[in-house]
Amino acid sequence: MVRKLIAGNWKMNGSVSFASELVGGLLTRIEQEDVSADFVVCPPAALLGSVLALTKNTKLSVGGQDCHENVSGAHTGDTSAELLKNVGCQYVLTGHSERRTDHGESNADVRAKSKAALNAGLVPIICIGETESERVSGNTLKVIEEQVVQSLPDEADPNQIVLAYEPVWAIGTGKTATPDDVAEVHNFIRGLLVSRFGDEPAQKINILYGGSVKPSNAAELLAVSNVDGALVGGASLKVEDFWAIGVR
Ligand SMILES: O=C[C@H](O)COP(=O)(O)O
Repeated sequence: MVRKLIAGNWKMNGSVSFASELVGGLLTRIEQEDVSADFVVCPPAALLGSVLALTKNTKLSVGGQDCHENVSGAHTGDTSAELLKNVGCQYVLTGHSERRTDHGESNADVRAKSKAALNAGLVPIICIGETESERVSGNTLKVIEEQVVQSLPDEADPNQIVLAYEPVWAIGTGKTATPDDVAEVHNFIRGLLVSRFGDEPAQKINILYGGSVKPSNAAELLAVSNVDGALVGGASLKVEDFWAIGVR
């Protein structure tokens, strides 16, 4: 079993003072407690400098929320994985459903971005998950298989990738998948990874669950087989809630 990873995706929220307060609160707790999980925060790009300055030489890792597939060039408004690495990030989210929806990102785009992350020395947290209509029509596992097969780059190294299963209908809605639903999909994903990488390497890959994770449901979700952590949105914006999700 791998060490659990608790990732906080701030999405398009926060400010310099918010970052200082939230990161300060997390660092105080990380320094005082014997923590059994790793924590990473993914602030919006404009706050990366502030957060990286606050977390330098600490146990709190930082990730970007997206990266461009190219190393550099004429791509106004985008950020390369190389630059994220250069400023001190260790992780980057790729293929979050909000990127897939808001920016039309396909599995092929996610694959290219994840490849760029790996080439830059970042760990991509590759997000997958079915929509409500895909679940209702019984296509959840088919969609998950397509996303895993098509979003993972050929270069994927089992020591350097994280997967995050986020049912789209559970994101920011307060609805959570049942432990049985989560177990079914996470076991299925593990099976796909075993087929691809072999049993031992595949067991080293953290598979996170995301979608309305909060302190009241975290223990139950994190106890599910093959759930190796959480990708947290709303609840990662409050120190006490984010901390309570990862520390028990
Ligand atoms: O990246 C995080 C997920 O989209 C989950 O967001 P949420 O915890 O607000 O549902």
